[in-house]
Amino acid sequence: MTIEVTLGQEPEAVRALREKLVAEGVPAALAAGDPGLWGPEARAEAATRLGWLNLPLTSRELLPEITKLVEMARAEGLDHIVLAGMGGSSLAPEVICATEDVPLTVLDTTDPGQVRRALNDRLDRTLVVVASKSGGTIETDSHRRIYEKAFRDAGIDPADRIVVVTDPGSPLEQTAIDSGYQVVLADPNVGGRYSALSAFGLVPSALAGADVGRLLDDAAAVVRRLAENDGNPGLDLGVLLGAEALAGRDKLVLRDSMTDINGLPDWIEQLIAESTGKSGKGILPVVGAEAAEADDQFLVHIGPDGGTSVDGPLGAQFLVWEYATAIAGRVLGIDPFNQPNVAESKENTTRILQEAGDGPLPTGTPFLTDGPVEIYGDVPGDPKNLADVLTALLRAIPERGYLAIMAYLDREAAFDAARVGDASFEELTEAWAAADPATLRALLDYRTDHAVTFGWGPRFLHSTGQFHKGGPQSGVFLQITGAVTEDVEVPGKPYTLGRLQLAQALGDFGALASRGRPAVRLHLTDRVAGVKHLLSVAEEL
Ligand SMILES: O=P(O)(O)OC[C@H]1O[C@H](O)[C@H](O)[C@@H](O)[C@@H]1O
Repeated sequence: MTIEVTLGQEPEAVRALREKLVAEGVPAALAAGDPGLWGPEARAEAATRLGWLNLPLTSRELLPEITKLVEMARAEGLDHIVLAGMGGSSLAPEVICATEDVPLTVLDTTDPGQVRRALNDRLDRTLVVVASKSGGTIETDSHRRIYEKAFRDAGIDPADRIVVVTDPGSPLEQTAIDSGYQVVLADPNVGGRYSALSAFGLVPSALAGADVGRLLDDAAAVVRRLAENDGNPGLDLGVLLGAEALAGRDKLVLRDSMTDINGLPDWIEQLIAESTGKSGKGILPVVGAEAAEADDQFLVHIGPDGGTSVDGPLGAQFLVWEYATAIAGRVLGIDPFNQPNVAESKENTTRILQEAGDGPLPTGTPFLTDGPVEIYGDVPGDPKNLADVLTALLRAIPERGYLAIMAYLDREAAFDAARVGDASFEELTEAWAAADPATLRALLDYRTDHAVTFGWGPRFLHSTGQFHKGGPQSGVFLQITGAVTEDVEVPGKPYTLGRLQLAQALGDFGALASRGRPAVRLHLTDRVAGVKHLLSVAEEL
């Protein structure tokens, strides 16, 4: 099966841009890994970031090692695979496993409830993949420490249950060697968000039961076309992304339609937001919206649906979207391989934790309390309640701006709340939506023509977080945090998960507020009641 990019009605600007890039020799140069395509300042970084172009072939060398790991896990009866990894170290395996319908528990959260749920699930049959390219990501480091202790407490040797995926020479590689963990080293010439077809995508997916050989075959089948001037799906898609953004349509609405691929928009979201959202420019992916509603938005379907679509197998989709993002980077005049503003919130978080010591975190004082919801921050006007605050935020969205909702909560809690006796599928879905903070996206979207995005914290910090801070300064920000009733210690560290989660929210809030963007934090003093109240207020706006 091949991959096809259908552009619907091709505007003249798209045709002209493609002709320009072809005249400059860009398609063949990119396929050959030319690091000079993004200007002199980006050259040094690009020189060590283009390995993804070769992964369909080079990753084949990993297959024997991966097969051994899979056999070892099967022989030991380890059938609960947990993946601890943030952003590029977990988003691809999540899509691969969802598409192949094989179970994978992804830990890309600091929510104590969500982590505890994973810990309480079949620990005796659990294998944990700890995946971090840099080896220094605080969330992943915390998960490793927590699982090491849980295994030891259960009389299990962590060395039998932890597999590490990291870059050669990272601090995590050293920890793994010291601890006797199995290590799979990834290609260091591939950045995190371009690593879907590297060890980061393949190891956890294969352990969970996915056919990663086929994934590579499907990607390999498109490689030759990426050097072509005609019939090059990566070029067509990249030109479209670039031309639309240049024309002011810089919100990319992504929809899964009639496809067997499950959840690819979440992976594309990180790839495009982190690659393009910098220097005041960028393309904002919008996941979950029904249609492109305003003239700053455009819609791309994943699957064979009409209009503009990218249809083809998952392995090829990964490669084509990566190639297209690199093309869009050149068109927009940005370096698609760095993430200059991600570190800022991380540094704020570290400072907040250090300065607070054992004392309370600097949350400030709520300017309003509405039932189980405390409201912090600043909004224009004189809001009297939560409804006024939401209305004020929607009104504060500037022309061609957007509202970003960021929920530092347990993304699976709604499933628990929805589990009611022998309810029908429809009843369950309804109960789930009524308890799911993500429902707020649709409710607020209904009330504005502007783009509304939703991200789980801290997961989005490794994705759209770059765009929020480095992209066009047109965002309005709504954070949601929640009270922690049962916290989780992080062994060897002075913070708990709950404290880290709140410090991450405060750290990002500081980064956004320092740019003068409207930002509000809603703190749910009772999580279940708080979500219910928030959704019912949003419904009545
Ligand atoms: O794989 P790691 O080094 O742990 O990094 C995980 C993530 O962290 C950072 O926030 C980067 O901005 C992401 O691009 C990356 O995917």
